[in-house]
Amino acid sequence: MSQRVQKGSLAIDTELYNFIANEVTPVVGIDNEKYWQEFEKIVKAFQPRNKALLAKRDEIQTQIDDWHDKNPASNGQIDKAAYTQFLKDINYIVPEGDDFLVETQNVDDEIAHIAGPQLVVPVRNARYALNAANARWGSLYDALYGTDVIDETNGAEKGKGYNPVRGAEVVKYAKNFLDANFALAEGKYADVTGFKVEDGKLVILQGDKTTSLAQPEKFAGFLGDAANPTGILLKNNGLHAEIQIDPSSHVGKDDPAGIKDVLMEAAVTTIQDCEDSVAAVDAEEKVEVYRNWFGLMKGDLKDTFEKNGKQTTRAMNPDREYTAPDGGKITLHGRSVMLIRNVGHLMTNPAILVDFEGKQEEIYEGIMDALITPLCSLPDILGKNSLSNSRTGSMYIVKPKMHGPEEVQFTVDLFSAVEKALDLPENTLKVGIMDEERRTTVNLKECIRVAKNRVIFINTGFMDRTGDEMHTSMKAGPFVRKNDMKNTDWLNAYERWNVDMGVKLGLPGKAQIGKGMWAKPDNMKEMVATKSNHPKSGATCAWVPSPTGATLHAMHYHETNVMDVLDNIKDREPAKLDDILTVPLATDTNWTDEQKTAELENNIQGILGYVARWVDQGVGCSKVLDIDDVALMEDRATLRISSQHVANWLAHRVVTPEQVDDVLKRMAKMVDEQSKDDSAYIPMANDYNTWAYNAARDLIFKGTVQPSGYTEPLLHQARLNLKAN
Ligand SMILES: CC(=O)SCCNC(=O)CCNC(=O)[C@H](O)C(C)(C)COP(=O)(O)OP(=O)(O)OC[C@H]1O[C@@H](n2cnc3c(N)ncnc32)[C@H](O)[C@@H]1OP(=O)(O)O
Ligand SMILES: O=CC(=O)O
Ligand SMILES: [Mg+2]
Repeated sequence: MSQRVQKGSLAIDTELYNFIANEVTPVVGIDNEKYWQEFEKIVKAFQPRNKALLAKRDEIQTQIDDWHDKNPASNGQIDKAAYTQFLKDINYIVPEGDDFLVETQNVDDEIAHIAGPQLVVPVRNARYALNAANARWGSLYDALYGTDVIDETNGAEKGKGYNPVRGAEVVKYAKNFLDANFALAEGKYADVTGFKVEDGKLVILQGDKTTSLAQPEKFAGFLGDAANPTGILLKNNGLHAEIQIDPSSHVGKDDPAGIKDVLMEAAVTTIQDCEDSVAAVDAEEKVEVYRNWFGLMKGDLKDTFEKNGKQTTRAMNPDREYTAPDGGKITLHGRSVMLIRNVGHLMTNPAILVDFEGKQEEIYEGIMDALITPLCSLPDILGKNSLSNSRTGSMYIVKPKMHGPEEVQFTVDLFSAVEKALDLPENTLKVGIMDEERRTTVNLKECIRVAKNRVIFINTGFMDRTGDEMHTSMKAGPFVRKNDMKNTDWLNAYERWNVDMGVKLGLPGKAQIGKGMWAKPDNMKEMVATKSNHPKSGATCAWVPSPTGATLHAMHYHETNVMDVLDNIKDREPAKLDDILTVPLATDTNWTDEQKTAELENNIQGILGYVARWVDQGVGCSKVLDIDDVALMEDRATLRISSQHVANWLAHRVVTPEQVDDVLKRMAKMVDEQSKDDSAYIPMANDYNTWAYNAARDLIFKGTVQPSGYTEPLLHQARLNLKAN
């Protein structure tokens, strides 16, 4: 039983209370007693509203389930016209109002004007969170050398020490990138022997000849002496890249121009995540989340850890200073502009209890995040920190998993109440709307209208969206196989619809239009070959799972000028609601036994591998091998997809409970085997009765009755049980 401090009708876990009373309120200059009074008022006002919104979700789901029961699909087809009318009748699809433009003010350029990679990181992990904050700038040479972008063939293997053959391939690749995006008036970067700056212009030496940039305006500044610079700053499509020169370095000494690296402006923005990638089930774990965010907002977060046998302390990087071509000074932001993703409306958390009508209940975690994360942001909002995040006095909160305009309205009202409580100007707290639930997609325009003074992004979280697609239409019939989902009509229409809507409502210049995660963190060659589709489709940012991913994905924003793409999108035929409402039912369900087993194995291996680390170790995002040994990023959203998929095939008798149990047991053995080097891992196959194993099984067998198919209720309960025991 945790100790609690009573403040009015709130019973606050001591660990959380002490964190706020001792570490936060005195530093941000807020009266602690007053803070808790305001806190209580807001909980009292918003807790019942939150509950009612969740009840409405259930009510709608029941109506949709009933409709499917009464209107069975035939060969995977439903009567679309009748279905659409029904969704309108029950106000699942609300009437669309007049056109309008968003009016968000005081948005940093990184969000409003610069297209580039968006990194996501679990904020509970200080080491990773700091790395992400610093991932604004990343070494292209390291990103290429360390990943599969450069093949490990013909002597270019990674090996133990530095392999000069691989190094040469890296240099070739990077210089090709420079040739493509910062072309020389004559010749190639491979021929360059030096650089100098004369009369504010970049002079590029090639032996005894000189040349310039084909587009001289791409020269943005330099480091060191004009006659012998150590860095050349370039700029293209709003993004910088710095050619680093040091002929004494181990790479530079073999380069004719002494080039040792190309430093890329990479993660322009980063989402510090409390949601899909995080496990935080009680006060102890939520305090870790809040403390890290507070440290990031003060600019003094540090973490000490052992790496390669050495103690290392990581802190936030300073800004970067250069000499401008005209001799003036340029300061560039040294860190990614950070957004924080609060949790959605669903979960409650035992960290704070409140009395309602004589009964104590847990407060909604989303309300708690909305009250505590802005408190922790005050040093940045008020400009009282050593290293700033927003230079426009804004705080960027990404709000996940909202269902439709009413739920966005709830968020907007909550933020407004928090601003009043913290004495902040109206609309300081901006909102990023995750377009990841179907009721938000089909009502996207009305969702944005509700937040038109606060919205700073709309982002297609296609993973949760796929999970919601399945849960919403669970009763309609068996779905296509999981990997076929990405080629379905609804998904393609949803991605286009989001961009169309963003352009129509004037987001470019005020807010991001974002696209989803690259979920194969080790397959960077494939990412480099394909993720250019995001900027090409009009995304001003798209998610990457690591700083290396950000550095490599940045190349795509040099190749494509997203602002030009968005300009062209204005005139295209918009995506159709009718396509979005195409339920991804299988038209041919005659899968072979091998296909069914492969589908189950693929889903269940991911479920077990992820849930084991979540429940037993509190790790909210993991790399888990799939059955083809590809490491996949697994998080709560991918878990939602996998568990809902198996639940759907079970519900429609494509597979039997016995088959599922058999695969669960076999996969548990496999995951145990794959995890044998992890000393904190608790094996599942000894008795098939661990908290994690049972949670994984429940996610499937109770999948049809989980709210919206979410995984959090069962995950949280299992971890709380484990901690209590
Ligand atoms: C559906 C959605 O919501 S998607 C959004 C949620 N998902 C995410 O946020 C994904 C975030 N990414 C991650 O958590 C991790 O990259 C994982 C779990 C996928 C892989 O982690 P690992 O197996 O530890 O990665 P790996 O061993 O390859 O690399 C570790 C190094 O990369 C760094 N790193 C990896 N991911 C990140 C990240 N997202 N941000 C910052 N640094 C990172 C680590 O700091 C570490 O470097 P260090 O030793 O210098 O500290
Ligand atoms: O949050 C992102 C998603 O895809 O879900
Ligand atoms: Mg999500």
